Amino acid sequence: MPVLTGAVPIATTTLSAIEQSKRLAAYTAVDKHILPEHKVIGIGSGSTVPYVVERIVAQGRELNKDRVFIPTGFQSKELIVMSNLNLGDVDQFPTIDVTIDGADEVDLDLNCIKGGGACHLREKVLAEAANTFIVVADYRKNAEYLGTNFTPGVPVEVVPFAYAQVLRKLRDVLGSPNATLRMAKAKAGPVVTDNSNFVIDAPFSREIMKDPSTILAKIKMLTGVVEVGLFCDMAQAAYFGNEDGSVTVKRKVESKVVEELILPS
Ligand SMILES: O=C(CO)[C@H](O)[C@H](O)COP(=O)(O)O
Repeated sequence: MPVLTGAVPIATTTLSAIEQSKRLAAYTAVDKHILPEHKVIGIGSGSTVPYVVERIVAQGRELNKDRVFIPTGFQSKELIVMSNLNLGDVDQFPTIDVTIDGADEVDLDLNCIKGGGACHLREKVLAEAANTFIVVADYRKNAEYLGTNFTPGVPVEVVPFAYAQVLRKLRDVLGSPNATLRMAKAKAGPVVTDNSNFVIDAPFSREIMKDPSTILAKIKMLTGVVEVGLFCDMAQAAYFGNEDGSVTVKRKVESKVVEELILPS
């Protein structure tokens, strides 16, 4: 694996090691991929993405005044607005220069589980709309196979009317006996997405998760499923902040994934 120097030096603050790793990944990815010529930028969801926005804001008003930022949901919309960046929508800008988003887990081939924050429908739309889709995460998300460290399962967004039927099919037909409807934490009842749908979390065996595209296609065919939190063959690169201040970069080069380590400078 090639080893490079020059990971963004970040002052040690009171942030936990995991938060520092997220920030490192986000800052490094912004520095490499959000370039002056990029005018339409997709902003993902989760706890790593605020560091993405922080680094973009640090590029300065001059660069950002002509840019439009497209959110993947309520959280990123608020982030964009609160950061005084220009808010846009994917219907106005169906082609995005770069989308940067977090992930719940990323495998050796850059396939991802997403949807831990129930935003995966809009996240997938913005990933597909982007010329370049970049993932940022801390070291815990860097895995050989999906489902290794992220165990709740594959997030499946489903229309409420169909949830019981989809749950039954996931359990009895597709091989996820422990699939469950995601329940809200501070509200009685299920999580309701930004699109007014429910989410089912469906854990699958290692054997099934070794081939995420196949199970993605099968889940997507169930009537009532709106989107599946498996992003197969979509990311061009993933940046993982490590505990020691280095950044592991996995990127696609001619359809192969190559890995580099950027050491702190
Ligand atoms: O897919 C997502 C939300 O639906 C997030 O990107 C994913 O959950 C990662 O979040 P975090 O950056 O907090 O680890």
